[in-house]
Amino acid sequence: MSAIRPLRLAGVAAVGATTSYSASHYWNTRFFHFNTVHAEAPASLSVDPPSDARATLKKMTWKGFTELKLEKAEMVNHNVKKLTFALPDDQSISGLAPITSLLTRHTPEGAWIPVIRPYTPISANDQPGYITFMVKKYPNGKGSGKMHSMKPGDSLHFRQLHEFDYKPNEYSAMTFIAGGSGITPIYQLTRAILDNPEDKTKIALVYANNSEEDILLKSEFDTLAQKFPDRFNRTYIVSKTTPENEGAYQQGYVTKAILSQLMPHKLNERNVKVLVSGPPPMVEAVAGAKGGFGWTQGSLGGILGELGYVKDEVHKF
Ligand SMILES: Cc1cc2nc3c(=O)[nH]c(=O)nc-3n(C[C@H](O)[C@H](O)[C@H](O)COP(=O)(O)OP(=O)(O)OC[C@H]3O[C@@H](n4cnc5c(N)ncnc54)[C@H](O)[C@@H]3O)c2cc1C
Repeated sequence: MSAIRPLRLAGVAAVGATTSYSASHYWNTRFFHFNTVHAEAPASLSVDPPSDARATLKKMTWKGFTELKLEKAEMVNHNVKKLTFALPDDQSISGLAPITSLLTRHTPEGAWIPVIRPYTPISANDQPGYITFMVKKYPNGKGSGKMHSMKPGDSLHFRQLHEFDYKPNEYSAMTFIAGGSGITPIYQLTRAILDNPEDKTKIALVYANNSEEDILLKSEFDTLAQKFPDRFNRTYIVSKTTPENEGAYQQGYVTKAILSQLMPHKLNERNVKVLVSGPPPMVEAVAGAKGGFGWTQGSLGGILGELGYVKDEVHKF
């Protein structure tokens, strides 16, 4: 992080706002309802400042919308950018409890209504001084377009949105089924689980993308799989392979055959939970459609329904 430190621009302001939003839990989100946001967040993820520096770390309060300045933006692939925003100072940490996203808010020029979209930080929640996102740009996307257009020094307003409560060892095994940029909440929780030496939860990740180039955070997941071979395994599914990478990935889409082969056997585990995060068509095929325009979980269907999972065992983003 030291490389980007000189770019830090002071100035983070808590912007008064009395309402908070809960996403429709619909990946293609344009709908929000008002709700109470969870404020407590343990600072438990990995980072290694010296212990005297750690003692001075300050957890962000995230009251109302908070303005943060962009420090650094870099292209990750043809349509994804990694965006790093400065926290108020070098001792600040986000302190977000997994899984928490941040709602961004901006009002486009000439518009009356602000655009509000959730994005999920991929930096550790006790990373001092900054917070990082990975954002995929959609054609004419209002939120993703804004994020991609930002230059270092530009600012944006953020407010926390707690998406899923997780307690260490609550489940003996978890399966994460993700598509495209739906991987970001999954990465946040994977890090939180594996970085906690007290947490024994086993994780199977099934991550689907159009092409090899679209696989986000691959080297991070590969490193975790090497470091935790007994607790974390990952499978990448790619719909379009090339002659060069044919055979390196499961080819096609998320299917019943692939999931029944890759998911831990339910009967061998005490307590399982499956998280499904991705574009609505993928979520629907895997777990059935969400209800209430994406505001509710809806009934369980799709492949997981056919495999005998019950509603309580599955959470759809
Ligand atoms: C809890 C949560 C966390 C999220 N975290 C991230 C994150 O970390 N990184 C990230 O990149 N995104 C993330 N998203 C998705 C993000 O919030 C926006 O939905 C996405 O950026 C599109 O918004 P937009 O304003 O750019 O597009 P819009 O202006 O809403 O739509 C523009 C066009 O793109 C299409 N479109 C929009 N979303 C999708 C989609 N998912 N699949 C296919 N077509 C689509 C629309 O149908 C429309 O035609 C998250 C969503 C949720 C619910």
